[in-house]
Amino acid sequence: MTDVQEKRRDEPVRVGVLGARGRMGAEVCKAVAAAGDLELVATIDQGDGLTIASAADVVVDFTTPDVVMDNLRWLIDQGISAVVGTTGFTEQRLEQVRGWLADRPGVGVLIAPNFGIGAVLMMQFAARAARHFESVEIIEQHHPRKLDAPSGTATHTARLIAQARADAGLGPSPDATASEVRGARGADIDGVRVHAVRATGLVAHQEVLFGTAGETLTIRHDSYDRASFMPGVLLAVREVRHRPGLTIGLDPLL
Ligand SMILES: NC(=O)C1=CN([C@@H]2O[C@H](COP(=O)(O)OP(=O)(O)OC[C@H]3O[C@@H](n4cnc5c(N)ncnc54)[C@H](OP(=O)(O)O)[C@@H]3O)[C@@H](O)[C@H]2O)C=CC1
Ligand SMILES: O=C(O)C1=N[C@H](C(=O)O)C[C@H](O)C1
Repeated sequence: MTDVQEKRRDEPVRVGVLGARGRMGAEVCKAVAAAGDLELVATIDQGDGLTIASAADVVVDFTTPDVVMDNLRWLIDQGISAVVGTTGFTEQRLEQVRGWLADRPGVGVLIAPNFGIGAVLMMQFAARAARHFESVEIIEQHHPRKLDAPSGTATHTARLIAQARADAGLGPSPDATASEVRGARGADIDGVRVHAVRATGLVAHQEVLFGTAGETLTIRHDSYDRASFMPGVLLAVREVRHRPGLTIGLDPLL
C-alpha cells in the first residue's frame, strides 16, 4: 500500500444518507454521526436532489422501491459506492445493477434484505434446516406503516429455502386445501407460503415454521428497535469500498 493509500484508509469515510428523514435513515444518520471513523457529509430526502451526495465516499439508501434504482444508477455513474437496505430487489433488478457496475470497476454496491445480525443468522439457519422438513411456512410481522408486503427478508428467506429444497430433491409442501378464501394461505414465493402480519407495536419480526412427522421447528427473530440494524449497516459502510462489484447480503462480511 502506498503512503497516499495508507493516509486515505486513516481518514474518516465520508458518508451520505438517502431517505435521511425516514425511520431507518434518521437512525443511520445518528449512528454515522456517533462513529469516530465515519463522517456524515450529506443527508438527503425527498425533493433535496442527489447532487449533495457527490461529497460522499459511500451513500446509504433507505428510501422506497420506486426510487432506489434511479438513486443507484446515479451513484454508480458518479463512482460512489452504496449500501442499500431498501427492499424490492428482484433478480432482474440485481442483473441491471451488475450491468451498471461492469462499467465502473472501482465501485462497490452492497444490497442487504436485512442488516440485523440475528436476522442474517435466522436466514442461514432456515436454509440449513430446509432439507430436513416436509413442510415450511414463513410468518413475517411488521409495523403498519411498512409499504411493501411480503417483506424483503421473507422473500429472500423463501428463495433460500426453495433453493435448498430443490437441491435436496424435495417436492412441494403437502397441502390438501381444496377451496380457500383469497389470501387465507398467504402468498406463494417460489413454492413457499408467506404470511404478512401488520400491527401497531411491532417493528420487524419473522418466524420460519418447519414441520415433519411428529415434530416442528420454529426459527424466530425479533427486531424490537431499529438500533438492531445499525451494527450491520456500519459494517457494510466500512467494507463496501473494499468489495468492488455487487455484494448481496451481509453474510460475506460476517
Ligand atoms: N435492509 C434492512 O435491514 C432494512 C430495510 N428496510 C427497508 O428500508 C426502506 C425504508 O424503510 P423506512 O425507513 O421504514 O421507510 P420510511 O418511509 O420511514 O423512509 C423512507 C424515506 O425515504 C424518503 N424518500 C422517498 N423518495 C426519496 C428520494 N427520491 N430521495 C431521497 N429520499 C426519498 C421518504 O420521504 P417521504 O416520506 O417524503 O416520501 C422517507 O423519508 C424500506 O424499503 C424498508 O423495507 C427497513 C428496515 C431495515
Ligand atoms: O420495513 C421495515 O421495517 C423492514 N424492512 C425490511 C424487510 O422488508 O425485510 C427489513 C426488516 O424486516 C424491516
